[in-house]
Amino acid sequence: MAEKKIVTDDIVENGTVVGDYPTHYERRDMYDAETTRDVADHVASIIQKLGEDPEREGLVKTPERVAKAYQFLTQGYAQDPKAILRQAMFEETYNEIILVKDIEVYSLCEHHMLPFFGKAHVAYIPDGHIVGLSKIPRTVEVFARRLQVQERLTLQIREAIDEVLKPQGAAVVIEAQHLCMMMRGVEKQNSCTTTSAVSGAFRNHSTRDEFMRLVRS
Ligand SMILES: Nc1nc2c(ncn2[C@@H]2O[C@H](COP(=O)(O)OP(=O)(O)OP(=O)(O)O)[C@@H](O)[C@H]2O)c(=O)[nH]1
Ligand SMILES: [Zn+2]
Repeated sequence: MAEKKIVTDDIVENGTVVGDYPTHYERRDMYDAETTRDVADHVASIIQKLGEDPEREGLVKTPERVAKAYQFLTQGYAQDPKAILRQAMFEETYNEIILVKDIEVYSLCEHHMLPFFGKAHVAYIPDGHIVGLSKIPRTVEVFARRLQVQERLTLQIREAIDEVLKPQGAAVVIEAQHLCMMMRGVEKQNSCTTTSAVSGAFRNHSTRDEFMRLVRS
């Protein structure tokens, strides 16, 4: 049997992996040991450069925690949204709007690596195939768990749905607040950015209006 590579959520006894700690995500290898160590080393340097003592009690485990947090927040690079959507596609003749709204989104802005967060509303009109409802928020997650700009995040979700389901049309709206504009920089606490991406039937004004009415209802 091939020797199991040790990852940081493994339970290790005398150098042998004897189990793994439960995580609520499927990816057991999310916290790669080498990546965690390398990123943690850099985080320790950052802490020191910022004038803190990385060895003091409260901070001693911080580099490793941060390294794991960033691996969690960027796990989307290792996930395939199209495979997720294909997992649960069903033939169906329903051909009205299907809207999954108020999907929480947490992402990292690629300019400052600070969070932006809000809600995504995702709709499509099927053309022969519907998809398992949970796969829509899962698709949002895959693209959100990367370094992003809100515009690209919006477009990528719409493109994945179009490419896999080949619907009559797809529409995505994201409303988000950016901590890089709140905690620093321009320091505007109440600004909210809305982005949208539509295709096919949603380019028609009345369909787009119906979508927006459903989102606001
Ligand atoms: N279009 C877009 N811009 C974003 C997003 N997230 C952050 N930004 C912006 O990226 C820009 C980067 O601008 P720079 O001038 O290079 O960086 P900066 O000096 O830190 O800018 P300030 O935030 O204005 O202090 C800022 O205007 C941010 O508000 C996003 O999702 N989409
Ligand atoms: Zn930013």
